[in-house]
Amino acid sequence: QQDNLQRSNSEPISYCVDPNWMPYEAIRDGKHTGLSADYMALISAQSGLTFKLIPTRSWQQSLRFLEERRCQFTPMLNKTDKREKYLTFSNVYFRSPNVLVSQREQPFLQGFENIGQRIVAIPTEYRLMEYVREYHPNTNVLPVRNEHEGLIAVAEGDADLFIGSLYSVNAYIQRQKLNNLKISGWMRPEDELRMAVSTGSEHLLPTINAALAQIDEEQHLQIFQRWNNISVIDDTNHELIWQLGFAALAVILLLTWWSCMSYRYNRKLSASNSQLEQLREKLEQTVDKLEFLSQHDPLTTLHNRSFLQQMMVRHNSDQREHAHDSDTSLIIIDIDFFKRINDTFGHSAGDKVLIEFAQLLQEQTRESDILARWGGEEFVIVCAHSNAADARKLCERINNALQEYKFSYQPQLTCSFGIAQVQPGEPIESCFDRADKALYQAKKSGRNRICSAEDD
Ligand SMILES: Nc1nc2c(ncn2[C@@H]2O[C@H](COP(=O)(O)OP(=O)(O)OP(=O)(O)O)[C@@H](O)[C@H]2O)c(=O)[nH]1
Repeated sequence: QQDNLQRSNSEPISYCVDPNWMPYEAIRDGKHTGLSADYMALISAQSGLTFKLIPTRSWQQSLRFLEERRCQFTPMLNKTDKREKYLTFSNVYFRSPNVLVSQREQPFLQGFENIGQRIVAIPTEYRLMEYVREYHPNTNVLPVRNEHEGLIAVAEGDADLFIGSLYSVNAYIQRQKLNNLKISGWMRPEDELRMAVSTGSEHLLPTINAALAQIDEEQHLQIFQRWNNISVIDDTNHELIWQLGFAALAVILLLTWWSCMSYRYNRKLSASNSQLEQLREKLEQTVDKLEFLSQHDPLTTLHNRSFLQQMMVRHNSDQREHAHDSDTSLIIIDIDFFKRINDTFGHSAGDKVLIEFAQLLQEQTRESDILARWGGEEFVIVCAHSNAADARKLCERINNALQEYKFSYQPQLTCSFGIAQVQPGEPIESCFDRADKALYQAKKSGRNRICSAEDD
């Protein structure tokens, strides 16, 4: 055995690794790297053993090379019955949990027992394949060539689950940016990783075990920390956060836009409202004006002929309803020789005199009297609660005032008056005709006088 050891010390020991199983081991640019490379460096330093890498394309090829003794040694693998036929294993020097990997939507799985009919991707020639075949033979297994292929199968939905070693699975997920995958459960058995020598090289094992035994806790920790990548697995659904962020931003923008629009709309609305209010006021004023114009003479502002006629209609119906109504008398007043004023001083001078005359009449009549301009220089007074004698008194009062009044252009004016009292049951138009006749009488008999239809 000592000879053998010496021989092995002088000749490098050929070895194979899994070329693609980071962080445990891999071949990168033709060189062995990963956890197992660090452990082999320690073994070499402590035992004096030297190693020579035989590069392979896959773990399957590495196992075949070991079986065919083209490799004497492999630094990191699990012990299985099948492998024991051509390999002798060292003591366990590294333990690592196995995990179930699924898409993010999958629920958390308590263990392998809960996977049900889900399709599970497992690399062939991995110890896990032997384990599942033996202990869970009814599992829907999708054999894949390596961890990478298995994880892609889950990411693309060809398999529901993948079983693999925590550290390597984590490394793949990060490196390949398989962000829709998550670790969804733990899986027994955990990996118990050992070194192994192929048949014919068993003599190396005591030296290897002795060297492994000398690796202290701190060295284990250093190697583990160097290759550990666990902290990076991030369960945060960034896509969802971005989506929620954009949705929130959209809502904020929408609300801002909405409040801007409401503010603008409200301003427009209040501007429109005040415009509308102004229009309404103008309209009311116009309606009032129109109403006033429809019932008043624009020159003298006394009631006009139309108003008087409406009043007459109302008076007739009132009288029908209230037969024993009190007395009403009509007075028609006509300015004497008014034409002369127009002819002498012009039409606007005549207008001014008409305005002054209307003012005088207003001053002499009572609130209950209705004073109207019938047309031209002719005026009508409807005297409520007045008989012909009362009406005459009013005419005399007006006459007296006329004598006192100094008109523009022609200081002195005279008028002729026609009076008639509404007889019981008499339509007011008929009374108006009688008053008109009385006026005609006054004109005919020389003007500047009061004639009453009731005197006849
Ligand atoms: N300035 C002015 N003149 C008016 C208005 N309406 C009618 N007249 C004038 O009044 C005059 C009335 O003339 P006449 O009917 O002959 O009556 P008069 O001159 O007063 O004579 P007698 O009534 O017979 O005393 C006419 O010249 C009309 O043109 C008015 O609104 N303004």
